[in-house]
Amino acid sequence: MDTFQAIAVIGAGAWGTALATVAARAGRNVTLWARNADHATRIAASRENPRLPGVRLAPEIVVTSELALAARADMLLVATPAQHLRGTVNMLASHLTKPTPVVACAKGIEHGTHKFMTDVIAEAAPHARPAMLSGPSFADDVARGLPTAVTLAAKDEVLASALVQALGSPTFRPYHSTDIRGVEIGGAAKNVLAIAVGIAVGRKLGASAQAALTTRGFAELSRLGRALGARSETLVGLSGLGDLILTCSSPQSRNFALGLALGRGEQAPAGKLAEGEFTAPVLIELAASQNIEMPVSEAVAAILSGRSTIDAAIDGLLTRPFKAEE
Ligand SMILES: NC(=O)C1=CN([C@@H]2O[C@H](COP(=O)(O)OP(=O)(O)OC[C@H]3O[C@@H](n4cnc5c(N)ncnc54)[C@H](OP(=O)(O)O)[C@@H]3O)[C@@H](O)[C@H]2O)C=CC1
Ligand SMILES: O=C(CO)COP(=O)(O)O
Repeated sequence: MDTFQAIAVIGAGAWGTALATVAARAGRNVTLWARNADHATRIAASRENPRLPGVRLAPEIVVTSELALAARADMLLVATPAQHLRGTVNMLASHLTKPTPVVACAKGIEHGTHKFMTDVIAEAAPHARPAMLSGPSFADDVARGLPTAVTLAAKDEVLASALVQALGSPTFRPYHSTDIRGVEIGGAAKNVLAIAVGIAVGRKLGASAQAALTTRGFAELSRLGRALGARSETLVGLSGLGDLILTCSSPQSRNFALGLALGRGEQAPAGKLAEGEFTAPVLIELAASQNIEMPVSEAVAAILSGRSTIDAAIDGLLTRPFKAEE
């Protein structure tokens, strides 16, 4: 079995940095790529990334802004924001000389194309072997070595299992899967739903409403998932229900925190990437193209685009016709 001894993480944000610590803990030779040369030099010298404050990088992690150097690794983890994945993989592709596994670690759906992360990788780097890592895992928890479990999916089960072996450790437990689409849908949709739940909490609608919205959010995530061929065990697994529970219950989530601020009538937290904001419009376009109703996601998209006030969106959800639970 391929051991993928050399791992490169592309994107030195909070998540990329946490994943570099994971790979180092798993005993791999790790390279962390930052797009900005000054940032790379500063992180390399201080052994700390301002995007993940308080976490000390292991001395063996090489930090670079040279993509060609990073691309030599046996396995690549791409942790740039979802809408910038194609641009990043386009740059990477010319440096790939072998069928390297390229693991998407961003959670989202591409604007304009409605493509999921591994489809973007397959198009931008046709020789790569796309995979997807997702699940309930805050960068800060992961980097500090708190116990975390995620799903790592690839089309080929042998590959998925080998990638898990390369990255896993007692405190970071990836479960392998071949249901790439199911994993991608959970990660993308839960961010939008976390904004909705954050709004409800910010509006002080109560713990019962929080549970109801999370559950109905899961119902619509599952409807879309089933329509797109996701397996039900994936939807109720770590990357689906698991990540939804995490992000819909904690202000540590940037998506939940965005909703919380909106619900309280405050400014959105500055400089924090909340992928759900970018995923909401494309998620509802995708759902509409499949004739799938996603009322909670639609309400979030309407609020974010200014097409609805928060109060009108809440009224709209609460006055929908009664129906069978499904
Ligand atoms: N943080 C978390 O807990 C988790 C995050 N994720 C996912 O990981 C992805 C990244 O999130 P996260 O690391 O937290 O975000 P951050 O905002 O912390 O970092 C984003 C990183 O992407 C880089 N970047 C931004 N734009 C581009 C671009 N156009 N080309 C190349 N690189 C770019 C940034 O570079 P620069 O520093 O130069 O601006 C930065 O290094 C998201 O999809 C998120 O949903 C998944 C699980 C957990
Ligand atoms: O994806 C995450 C946890 O699994 C991180 O959530 P946020 O992007 O909302 O902070």
